[in-house]
Amino acid sequence: MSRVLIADKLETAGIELLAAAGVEVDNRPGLKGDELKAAIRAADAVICRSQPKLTAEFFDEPGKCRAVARAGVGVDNIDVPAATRKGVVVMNTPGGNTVSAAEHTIALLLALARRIPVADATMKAGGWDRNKFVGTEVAGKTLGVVGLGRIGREVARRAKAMDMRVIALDPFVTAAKAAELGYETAANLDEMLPKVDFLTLHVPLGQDTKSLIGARELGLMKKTARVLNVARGGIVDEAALAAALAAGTIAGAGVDVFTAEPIVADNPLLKAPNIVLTPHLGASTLEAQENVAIEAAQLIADFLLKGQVANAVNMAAVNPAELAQVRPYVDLARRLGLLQAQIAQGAVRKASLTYRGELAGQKTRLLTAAFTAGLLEYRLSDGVNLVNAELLARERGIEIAESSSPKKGDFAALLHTEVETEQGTTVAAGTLFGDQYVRLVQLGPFRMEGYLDGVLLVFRHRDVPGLIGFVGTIFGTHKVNIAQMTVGRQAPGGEAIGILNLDGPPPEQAIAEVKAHPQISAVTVVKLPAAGELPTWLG
Ligand SMILES: NC(=O)C1=CN([C@@H]2O[C@H](COP(=O)(O)OP(=O)(O)OC[C@H]3O[C@@H](n4cnc5c(N)ncnc54)[C@H](O)[C@@H]3O)[C@@H](O)[C@H]2O)C=CC1
Ligand SMILES: O=C(O)CCC(=O)C(=O)O
Repeated sequence: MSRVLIADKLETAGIELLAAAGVEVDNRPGLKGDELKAAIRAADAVICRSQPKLTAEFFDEPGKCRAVARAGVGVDNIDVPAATRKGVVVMNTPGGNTVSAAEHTIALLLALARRIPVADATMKAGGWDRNKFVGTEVAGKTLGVVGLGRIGREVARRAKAMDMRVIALDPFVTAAKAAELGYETAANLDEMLPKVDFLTLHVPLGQDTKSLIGARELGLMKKTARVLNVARGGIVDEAALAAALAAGTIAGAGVDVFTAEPIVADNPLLKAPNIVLTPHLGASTLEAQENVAIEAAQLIADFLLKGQVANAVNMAAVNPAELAQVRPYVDLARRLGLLQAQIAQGAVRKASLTYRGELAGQKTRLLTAAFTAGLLEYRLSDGVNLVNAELLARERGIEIAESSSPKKGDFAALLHTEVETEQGTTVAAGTLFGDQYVRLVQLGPFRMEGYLDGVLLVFRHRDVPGLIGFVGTIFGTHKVNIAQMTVGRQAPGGEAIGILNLDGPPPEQAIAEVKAHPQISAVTVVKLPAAGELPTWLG
């Protein structure tokens, strides 16, 4: 039975979904340090929100754990590269809390504009002051939206409904698209900031967006402007914002997210004037929490029970129907990778894959990942799989290139691979016969019809009479059965290649005897999985 660790507070609807799917639930929110590590290792998958910081050390030895689902959007509390390196899929649930985060932004905007929190606190302390808390209308004011993704769009739409003018900034939103939605655009922050009365940020936290709004940017804004951050702590520099509020060069701020959460006592925002703070409540509605809990639980159940991958931030989506359709080709691609790893001499620099005929329209990224996994798994001790193969190749300086050509040649579908090393280039191409039988149809310049399973003895030779009999006799003498045999040649009497599929590993002595033949120039033993034997990540 698969086991799922719930490492954060999760709505019961998600937990019930997992239990109903027949998954064992280890519901222990709040675990930390070694306890959390042990619980992750013992689970097949983990569900979390933003609380646990799943840093690289949690993925050093992930044990059984193959997937993490974030019940929410931001995955900045998960070291995704570290998870990827260990082959752990990281998925999130974008969309489930979009409306809640947008509504919370609007709530902060209005609370700031009308000074509601401070008026409320004053009244509860016995005061009644109708002059001190004069606010500002938002209608007719300009809202700058940085990041016009899911949440940014919902905020902008609501702002428009309140008659605000919206200026958007997002590298993926063209001026034409923004105009269609009724918004203006700015070329960059410097152009936008002097124009806005309210600024709201809806970008993920990353290297480009850390301290996106610092002292210089705040200095470009009107003294009457207000800043909202419902995205991530650190996108607005906390010390710079606190200083600008204290100096009165910014009129107000609404902040939901902080560099350290829970907020630390010396966070300068706690003492800043004209600021409304909420403890990361953007997604804290019944609706959002139910949505993300159900979505995260469904993602994990589908992953564990059906092999489906959706919403992954570190691999291409795979659904069971698509996987079933391409599974034999994924198997072919991995076997070609394993073959190339054993015949290529020297350090691999580049692998180029060409998908021909019907394969051109398939999930080629998946097949390329499978080929790369085969190419690497022969040499790497770490578990290589579809998730981490391309990253592991990149880390080793191996370039992986793919191209497609729908033109059919001799085969309806063909996967042609070339591996370039410091010593030369090796070519291997394969196809499926009858949509399921994996076949090698080209090795180097030679055409053939070979099997890609078990132990292969590959020998380069001159095409002379009696040579095949010579090799056959050697293996007969050493009591190694030959299951299959194929020969490829360019012209009679010229250079040729032979491949024997042996029922077991050939003894060293037999190989030495084969090599001794004057017309045999090279012998390589290649070990491949048995026919139908799939890696765990494909089984
Ligand atoms: N406070 C809370 O409880 C919540 C916070 N969030 C935060 O909100 C963020 C945004 O969420 P979504 O809208 O769902 O993400 P999204 O991926 O739909 O949108 C992000 C947008 O930011 C844009 N972007 C990235 N870098 C940019 C830059 N330097 N300048 C301008 N635009 C840039 C992207 O092109 C994209 O359109 C999440 O990453 C998460 O950190 C999300 C949900 C709840
Ligand atoms: O889980 C939460 O409450 C936080 C939501 C959030 O920040 C996100 O989805 O990125």
